[in-house]
Amino acid sequence: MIFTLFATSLVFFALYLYTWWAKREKRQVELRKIVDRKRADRAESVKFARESAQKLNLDTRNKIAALEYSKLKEALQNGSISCIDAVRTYYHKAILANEKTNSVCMFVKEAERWALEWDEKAKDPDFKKPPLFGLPMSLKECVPLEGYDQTRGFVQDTYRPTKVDGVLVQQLKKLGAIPYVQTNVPQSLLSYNCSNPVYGKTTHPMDSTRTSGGSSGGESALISADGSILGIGGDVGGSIRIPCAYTGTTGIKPSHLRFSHRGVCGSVPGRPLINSNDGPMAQNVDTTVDFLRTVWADTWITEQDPYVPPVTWNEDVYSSTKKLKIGYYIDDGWFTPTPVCQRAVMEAKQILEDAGHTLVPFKPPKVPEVIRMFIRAVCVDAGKYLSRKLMNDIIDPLLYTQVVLWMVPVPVQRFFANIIKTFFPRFGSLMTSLTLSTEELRCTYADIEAYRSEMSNLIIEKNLDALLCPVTVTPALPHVVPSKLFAGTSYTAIFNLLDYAAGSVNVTYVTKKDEQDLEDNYEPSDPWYALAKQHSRGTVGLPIGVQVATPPYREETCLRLMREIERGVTGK
Ligand SMILES: CCCCCC/C=C\CCCCCCCC(=O)NCCO
Repeated sequence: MIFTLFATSLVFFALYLYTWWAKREKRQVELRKIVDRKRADRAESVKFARESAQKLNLDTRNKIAALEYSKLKEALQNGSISCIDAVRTYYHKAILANEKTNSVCMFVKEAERWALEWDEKAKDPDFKKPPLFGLPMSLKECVPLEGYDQTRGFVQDTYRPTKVDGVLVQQLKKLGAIPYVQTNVPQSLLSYNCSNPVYGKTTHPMDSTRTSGGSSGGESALISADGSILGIGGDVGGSIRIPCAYTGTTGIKPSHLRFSHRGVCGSVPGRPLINSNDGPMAQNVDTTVDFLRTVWADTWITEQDPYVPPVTWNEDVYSSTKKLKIGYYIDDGWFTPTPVCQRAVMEAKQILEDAGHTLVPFKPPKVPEVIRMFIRAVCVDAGKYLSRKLMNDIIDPLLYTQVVLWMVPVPVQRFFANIIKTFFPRFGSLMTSLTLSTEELRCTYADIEAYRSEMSNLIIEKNLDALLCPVTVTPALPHVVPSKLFAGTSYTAIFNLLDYAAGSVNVTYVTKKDEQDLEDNYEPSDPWYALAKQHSRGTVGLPIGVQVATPPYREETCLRLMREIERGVTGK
């Protein structure tokens, strides 16, 4: 009797599994067809951009292509070049960069029409050109752009074009900028690599075996390969700063409420405390400053979205010559960065000291707890929303490690955490991050608020204007590593948890001596350190950035210090 019952249950279970598997297989076939269709559409959009670019004569194109940001803006303003010529030049530049890095999702065909319309308007002598008149801009794929998908790398979200531009895109268009290309992201956005089943893998312009970072990795690759002069990225745990640090570009994540979030589809909707924010990415700090100075020149954003406080650009703070007090650290006590990342901070420290600022050692409290609180609050529902979406999709193989962790039931993770803690304490600790209950989640929100308060007290007590630290723990990593090493985001994630402004600026490049230091002085004392060490080998010549962070609404101070570091590094 028992045997029959057991055998029947087994048969039913096998049938259930088979039905589930057959259904999933059927769905995978459908999804693969959608991918083929989308990739054909992309090829079509590249063809369109190529044909448009070919309408421009070579001399004009070369002349425009050589202009740096301020000169391009000036030439568009004084009419020495037209908007359509600027767009066609940037179509061409992005095609070349894309061939090298696979950073483009779609070219924006309407850019041609918008450019022609602006040129038409400019024929009227009374027409007053808006400040970003004719400026081609790239957008991370998840930035809401009317008529275009925001898939976040999910096949299931293709062919669902956004109906209304996000507030930032509305503003860009009003100010005269021309979005001409959408750039790639990792599936789910919750990774600092850049690959998805829809558009494939974006590569680092200097080493195709490595990632350009993520999640704004399409932007960093495109900008670094000179396919864009200014782009918009997004950041919930480092997604602007890590790609910038990896590729030698620069970018800032403003504090959450300096931009509107209306209609923005983040990685996990319904996240109350830790939220993604848009921010500019560019080849230099001046460009990001000019951009933010322009979009924050008035309270237009607040008028569209009353939840955004009316905080406008503060030129006095940016241009101030007052000497500042800056806390710095090279090790947050959770993940010791490889030697080159530490060297970059020490060089930036020297530059700031030479400029007359006071640098004092600083240690952010409780970082191991911060990273646990961050993961819990950023996933919110222990990964349920993401697991469900991923199970209904083609899962990107480069995300497998993270996906497995989202799928293992939390009680099972907790059980094994206790065992794993004995031989790999850091991973054991992270295995207790995902929430078990709403009560736990509520307590974590309370803890985050308490942490913000503790940090505020520290900053006030020590009279600090800013913090200086590494962006991450290694140079650009091979594509598959970020999903195994999400612990390396502690240097960026802390400032999302605190909702500080935080930016990344290039300081140096990996040298042979750095590689020797890595061999001699970086102990692979656990599997994460071993991964960091192993994959930091062979990186001579890759860029390394540092991070500057300031309390909310002090983006101007953050940018001022980033600019001073950049001036110290480049001499310009
Ligand atoms: C055992 C814990 C499993 C946790 C799985 C990992 C969860 C989170 C990893 C966070 C990695 C964050 C990378 C940065 C992502 C980012 O800023 N995205 C921007 C979205 O707009």
